[in-house]
Amino acid sequence: MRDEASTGIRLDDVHLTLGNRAFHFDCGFERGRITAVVGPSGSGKSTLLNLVSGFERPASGRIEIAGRDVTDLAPAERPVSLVFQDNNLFSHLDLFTNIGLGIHPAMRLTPADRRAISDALTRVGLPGYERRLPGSLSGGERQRVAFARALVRHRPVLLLDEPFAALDPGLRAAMVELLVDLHAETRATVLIVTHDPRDVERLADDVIFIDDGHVLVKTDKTTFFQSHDIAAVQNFLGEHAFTRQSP
Ligand SMILES: Nc1ncnc2c1ncn2[C@@H]1O[C@H](COP(=O)(O)OP(=O)(O)OP(=O)(O)O)[C@@H](O)[C@H]1O
Repeated sequence: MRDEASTGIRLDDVHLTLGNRAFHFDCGFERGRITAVVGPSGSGKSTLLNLVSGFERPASGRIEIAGRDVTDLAPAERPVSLVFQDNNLFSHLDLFTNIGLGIHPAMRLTPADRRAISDALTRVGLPGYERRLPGSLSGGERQRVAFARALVRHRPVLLLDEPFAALDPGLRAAMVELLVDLHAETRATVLIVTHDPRDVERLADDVIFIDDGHVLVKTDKTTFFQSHDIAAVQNFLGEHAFTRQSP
């Protein structure tokens, strides 16, 4: 029997076709670890996250989170928090409500919940923004609201799709540190899509490299950075591989 305590996420022989693209994932992610999801543009990184979050359903196969079969559950029923490129914020609701809905879908909030929302906005550098609407924010600010929502939700799985893409270098460094802190507090199982080897180096325990709809490499970070023999990985690492090579 599978050790449910150590299984964060499992995709069992999952097949999916989108347009003329076929995807196959058969892989697991250990509970409490941060895995960087990397690979060429269009390889299927977002699709992998969409399968875990429930925005895409497999044609066949099974998806488990913390030992529970979630294959047929809607996104809202899955124990996951999301920080996606389009942030999934409700444009007609203020930031307090957008974050509050992440805690309780009917907004039945305790005084502690209300404080947690304001604290989370402060932690992402948006103190006092409770009544602002998403449309009045920049892309980077909306991204930070998505982070604030993840901070208050405390779900066992956190999925991030290029979460630093819209941030300038200073903010980006602050958000990376925030993610490190958030993970230390929650020990969530984290999948983070990134195009930047520095994110892999700073954040990841493990790396999964997706190529043309399937898993090319899945390994711990140290082994990944030593995968000099795999051309696609070398392409991804680029100059980063060069600077890391020992003399
Ligand atoms: N609903 C859809 N219908 C048809 N094709 C789709 C659909 N969703 C995704 N695709 C295609 O599937 C492939 C994988 O897309 P996906 O967004 O997972 O790639 P990605 O690795 O995240 O890319 P990027 O790094 O550019 O964001 C792409 O070729 C994309 O055009």
